Amino acid sequence: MERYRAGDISLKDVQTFNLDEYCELPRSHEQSYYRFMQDNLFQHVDLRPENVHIPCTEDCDPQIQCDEYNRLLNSATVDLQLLGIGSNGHIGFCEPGTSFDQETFLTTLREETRLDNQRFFNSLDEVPHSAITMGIANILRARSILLIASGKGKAKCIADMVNGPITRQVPASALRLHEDVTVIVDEDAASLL
Ligand SMILES: N[C@@H]1[C@@H](O)[C@H](O)[C@@H](COP(=O)(O)O)O[C@@H]1O
Repeated sequence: MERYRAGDISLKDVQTFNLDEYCELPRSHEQSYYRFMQDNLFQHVDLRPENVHIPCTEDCDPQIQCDEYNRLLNSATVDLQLLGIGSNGHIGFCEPGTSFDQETFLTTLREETRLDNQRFFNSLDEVPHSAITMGIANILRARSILLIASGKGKAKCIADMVNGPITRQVPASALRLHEDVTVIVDEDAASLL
């Protein structure tokens, strides 16, 4: 942001694709990723609205949205895919068991994911049960991937991702099939490596 504010860089020719979006929340909800992106990035920079892509889960047929989002994604080249990791090893909202060939899809959130994300809501009841997410196949097509994790709660999944078997039970382990992945962890998240 400092370089943007100084006028050194412009985002007017950048396209963005969000990784995932909750179902069951309107875009105006403060925990929708749409709202998060607007509040924290889009409204502060010169990105053109037509270059911003976020799965739509409001008042629409999820399957049609998945297909449309997937088509858009496949028509672009993603230079940098930014990821976090769920404590159960998910990436995006691709939960354990997701095929590495999976493309954009409507996913059901695991209970542990809903519990992890409960901290952003008033109660567990308010946490959505489903989401539209890029699939692992979409994620692996990016030219470079950057994964960021912090805190003790991520120590096991980071160790599983790096040193465990490459298995659909640990979706993040699929990243070892990609040739350009950077992982940034704090000491707590790295503590089981
Ligand atoms: N859908 C997101 C994931 O994409 C993200 O990886 C995870 C961890 O996020 P954080 O790094 O904030 O704990 O949270 C959610 O489940």
